[in-house]
Amino acid sequence: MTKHFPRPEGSPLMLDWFDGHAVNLSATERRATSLPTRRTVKKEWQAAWLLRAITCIDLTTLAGDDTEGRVQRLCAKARAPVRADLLEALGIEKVTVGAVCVYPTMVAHAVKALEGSGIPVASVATGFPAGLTPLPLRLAEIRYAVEQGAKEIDIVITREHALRGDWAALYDEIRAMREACGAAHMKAILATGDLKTLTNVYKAAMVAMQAGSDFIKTSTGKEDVSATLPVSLTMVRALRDYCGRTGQMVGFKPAGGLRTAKDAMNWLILMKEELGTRFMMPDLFRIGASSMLGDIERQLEHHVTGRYSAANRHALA
Ligand SMILES: O=C[C@H](O)COP(=O)(O)O
Repeated sequence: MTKHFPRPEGSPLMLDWFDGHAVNLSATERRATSLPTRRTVKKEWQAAWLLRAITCIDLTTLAGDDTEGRVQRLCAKARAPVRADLLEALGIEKVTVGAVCVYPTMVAHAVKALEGSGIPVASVATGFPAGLTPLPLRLAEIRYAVEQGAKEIDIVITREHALRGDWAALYDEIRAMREACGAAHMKAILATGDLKTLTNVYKAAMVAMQAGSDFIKTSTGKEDVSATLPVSLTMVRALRDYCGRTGQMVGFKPAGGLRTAKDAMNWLILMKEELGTRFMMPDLFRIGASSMLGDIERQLEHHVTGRYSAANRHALA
């Protein structure tokens, strides 16, 4: 990976990138609240948007009682996230999720269950979710997950670095994690619910990108507050600013508490409005979710049934 920006010797980091930067909370909240209402997706495009959302889902299980059997069932769902009859009615041959996301000791089970599917396995690492184990152990955990076959690593940051404003320490930590990931893609979880202010969120996002993250991700799903639209708006604006200054496109992954088809639509709208359609593709956008697929499938069913009813009514008229 060459896209990180080395911290110049003796320099605290490219702090001028955000020095004096403060996120206006009420403006961000106003803009975030208006997002879902300012743009509506036409009915005939809704199924296409939902199918796109499926391709962007990191289908996740991160529970203390995870077993090989649960991971196998999750992987079966990842291969076939929508019922065959619905897909046929929608005129789609195949759709799969973006990735399956598990704990490091479950990676080998997931790799086996997904063999031949082309679906990558993502692993959380670095003492997920708190990230408070010693750095050498956190780096070893990354290397273990990669050896097990993970192609994507979701790391967690030391929140204290951000809370103390020690951005150089945060940069150095994430750089070390980036090195440990090797060829695997790295998603940096900022745990935004712990960062107290949107300004901290913006700065942590900038530092994570400078340190070579392929994605920035909102939450572990274990904080009191997970992905919200204001936090996501702040992060995608950081992405936009970063891209403007460097030409580098970094991905975005909201995660935690996203359960409904409406959530999927809202976050896709956010990406389209702020960054454009290129950022609605799975290589630049993922939704971390353990239980969103059920509602998306229900909405697709409504769509198909509705279309059929209209056709039936027309036939009987
Ligand atoms: O990274 C993904 C999250 O842990 C999933 O959170 P969730 O279980 O609230 O969907």
